[in-house]
Amino acid sequence: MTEHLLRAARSEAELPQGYDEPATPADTLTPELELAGVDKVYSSRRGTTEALRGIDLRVAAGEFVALVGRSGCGKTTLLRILAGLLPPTGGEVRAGGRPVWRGGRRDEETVSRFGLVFQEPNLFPWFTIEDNVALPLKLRGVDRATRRARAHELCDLVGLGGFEKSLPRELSGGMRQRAAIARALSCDPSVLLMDEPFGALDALTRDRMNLELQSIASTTGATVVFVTHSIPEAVFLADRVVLLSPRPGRIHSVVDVDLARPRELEIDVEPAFRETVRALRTALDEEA
Ligand SMILES: Nc1ncnc2c1ncn2[C@@H]1O[C@H](COP(=O)(O)OP(=O)(O)OP(=O)(O)O)[C@@H](O)[C@H]1O
Repeated sequence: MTEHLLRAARSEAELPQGYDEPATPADTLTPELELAGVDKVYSSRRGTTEALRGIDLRVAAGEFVALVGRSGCGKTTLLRILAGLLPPTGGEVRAGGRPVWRGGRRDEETVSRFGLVFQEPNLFPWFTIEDNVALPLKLRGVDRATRRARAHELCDLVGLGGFEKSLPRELSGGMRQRAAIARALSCDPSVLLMDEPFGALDALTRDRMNLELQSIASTTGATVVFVTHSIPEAVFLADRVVLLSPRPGRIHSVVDVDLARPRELEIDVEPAFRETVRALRTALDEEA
């Protein structure tokens, strides 16, 4: 079974020439996100580091894709390139069919459709939760009453209703991360890019956040790319899990997660869940 899953999951790049891969949703629809032959080499006075090589990936609108792989394999680099925070040294990155990068400069209109969430919530400590959540709207010149209404709506969505006037230091780590998610959603992004957003949370809070993120993704219909070190978390959340191999990061395999939604936490005892986790762990071990 493990072997069967992995065989089905080999990335396009690894298939022999002329092999006719069955169409998947991401192949048949216009992709929301597309990486074609993306390379990244970091250069400094001390030398160069090849972080990514020849990344080809398509993510369909509304799809939830998790990126996993060993520490240092290039997950953050890939996400930052997608987000328009870091230019690739080769290849093409498109969102909604438009290039994210044009000659080393990012396309502001394209990246304005993205919401970003990192491991640290990065809230302004002297702003209330409401003001933090509404900050991107303020920067876009949205009037105060509209900002306030939107912040309240988003606080409700992420389970922070009633905490709008609190300061970040008055909230728990999980609540602060919810505020960061609400802020990322404030401009109605079509794409959410998340780098280990729950990595600093305790296990119980992380479980709860996973349930909430699943529901947020379904309510908003956003396309999500989610970086995590946790294979069970990736399998719980994602429609597809992309496994990167170590430096330089390349796509080792792409595993479809064939589990019905909404998923409950207890899904982790189901054979299909366990088999997918095991297949990914085996693949990760092969790569080490
Ligand atoms: N600014 C930089 N300059 C030089 N090398 C870098 C820079 N940022 C990352 N790297 C290198 O690129 C490689 C990929 O790093 P990256 O942070 O993308 O990996 P990662 O998979 O996200 O790691 P982790 O899981 O530990 O967060 C690593 O070898 C790292 O040392």
